[in-house]
Amino acid sequence: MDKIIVSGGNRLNGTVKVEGAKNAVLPVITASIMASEGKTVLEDVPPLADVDTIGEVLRYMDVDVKRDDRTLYIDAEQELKTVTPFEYVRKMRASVLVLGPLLARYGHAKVAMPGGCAIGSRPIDQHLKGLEAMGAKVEVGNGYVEAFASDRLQGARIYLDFPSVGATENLMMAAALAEGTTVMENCAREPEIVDLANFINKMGGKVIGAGTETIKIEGVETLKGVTHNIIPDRIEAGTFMVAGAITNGDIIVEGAIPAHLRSLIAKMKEMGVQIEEFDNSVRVIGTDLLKPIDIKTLPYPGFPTDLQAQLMTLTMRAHGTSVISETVFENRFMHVDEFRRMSGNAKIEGRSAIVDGPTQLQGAEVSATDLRAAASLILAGLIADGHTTVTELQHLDRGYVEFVEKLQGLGADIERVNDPFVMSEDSMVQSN
Ligand SMILES: CC(=O)N[C@H]1[C@@H](OP(=O)(O)OP(=O)(O)OC[C@H]2O[C@@H](n3ccc(=O)[nH]c3=O)[C@H](O)[C@@H]2O)O[C@H](CO)[C@@H](O)[C@@H]1O
Ligand SMILES: C=C(OP(=O)(O)O)C(=O)O
Repeated sequence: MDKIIVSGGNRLNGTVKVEGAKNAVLPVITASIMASEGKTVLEDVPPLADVDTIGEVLRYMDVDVKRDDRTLYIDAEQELKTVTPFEYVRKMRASVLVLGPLLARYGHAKVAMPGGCAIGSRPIDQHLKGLEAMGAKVEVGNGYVEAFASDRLQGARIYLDFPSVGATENLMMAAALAEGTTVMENCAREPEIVDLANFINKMGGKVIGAGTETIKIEGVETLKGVTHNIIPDRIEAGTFMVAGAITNGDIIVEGAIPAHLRSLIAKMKEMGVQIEEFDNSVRVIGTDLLKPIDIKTLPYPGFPTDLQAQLMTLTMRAHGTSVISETVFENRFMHVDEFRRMSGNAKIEGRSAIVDGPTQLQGAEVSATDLRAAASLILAGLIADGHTTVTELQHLDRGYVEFVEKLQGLGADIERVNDPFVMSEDSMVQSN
């Protein structure tokens, strides 16, 4: 297996470019299977392990999927299988996003039930509740969720108990081909939801209000393949912004849309980091004197849980006590124990992590427990004394393209090597 070795101490400098957003491209790819005529062409597709996995899911269902660098060609005009087995959902829970599109197009879908993962239990009850409201009959058993609609799905009024990103996406897709109008309330408002709605509308759909808490979808009879550019990845952008700040560097993150990063920019400025905003990029200038902060993760536009671990590394350099509360996932603090192996002064109290800074981190052997934990351990390695070795890189590869090369381009002392003696802890179990 591969491992990453980081030697701390270099200040980062220069420009780094972000990719298309993982969390936007995955639902857009699953929406493309609703195109019963015409081919879909997606541009700015990040070449990530998760994109390969969703491609395998679609191929299993007889969709024709080809990738040429950052362009993805999808042809779903032919009859498709309406089943996806456990091996795909095991690798990536976003596979469950084929449920809405398949049910809407064929009146049937059978998808392996996603289990829990390192960050929490992650049920899909809100997805299923919405599909039932649209007239689907849903059965859960033997590790699968199977949904039937004897006729077309029917537009409905749906109130989500929590603004779930995945449920908003699955139900928006299902409603796009349903008969009549669907009104969804308490929807997720993430930029990736807006990107999906724009894509569906280009396909011939009628979605209004994406990006607000009420989305209205007027169902249409068919959708067609179109060309679409994926929005930039705000989480990758935010990760590099922290990399610039933590090393007391001066970097430009190209492709960062400041409007998508309001909560991170506000928190970093509160800590004393200088941030200059441009239309399509941000400049981050570090400081020696970071102030502590309190953070609470929340659905967008609140502070994203997907940046919690990365910003926590920055608080370890702050002068004072920071309190970081995680309200979205019940178990998203597994990186804290790894930080402690690096002499980080952090502890968990209930749903909060308390970080006492500043600490001089020490290089150590650490293991990534999930995607963003992987990134945060590498960030910690950038400022630790000596060498930090990070393993379990299959998590990192789900969401970051050429992370090591991009950090090298900014001046970090980092390399990725193959070590035949490193065995993956979870190569045999669910990896997301
Ligand atoms: C591929 C993708 O876009 N992944 C993102 C998406 O995940 P995902 O779509 O899985 O996240 P959700 O917004 O659905 O989940 C948020 C919370 O709601 C709970 N919940 C969700 C659905 C449901 O039916 N019942 C329920 O209880 C979950 O367990 C979790 O505690 O949004 C998360 C929250 O911003 C991000 O961390 C993930 O990076
Ligand atoms: C939790 C994440 O992704 P997923 O929902 O795909 O597991 C993430 O991107 O940080």
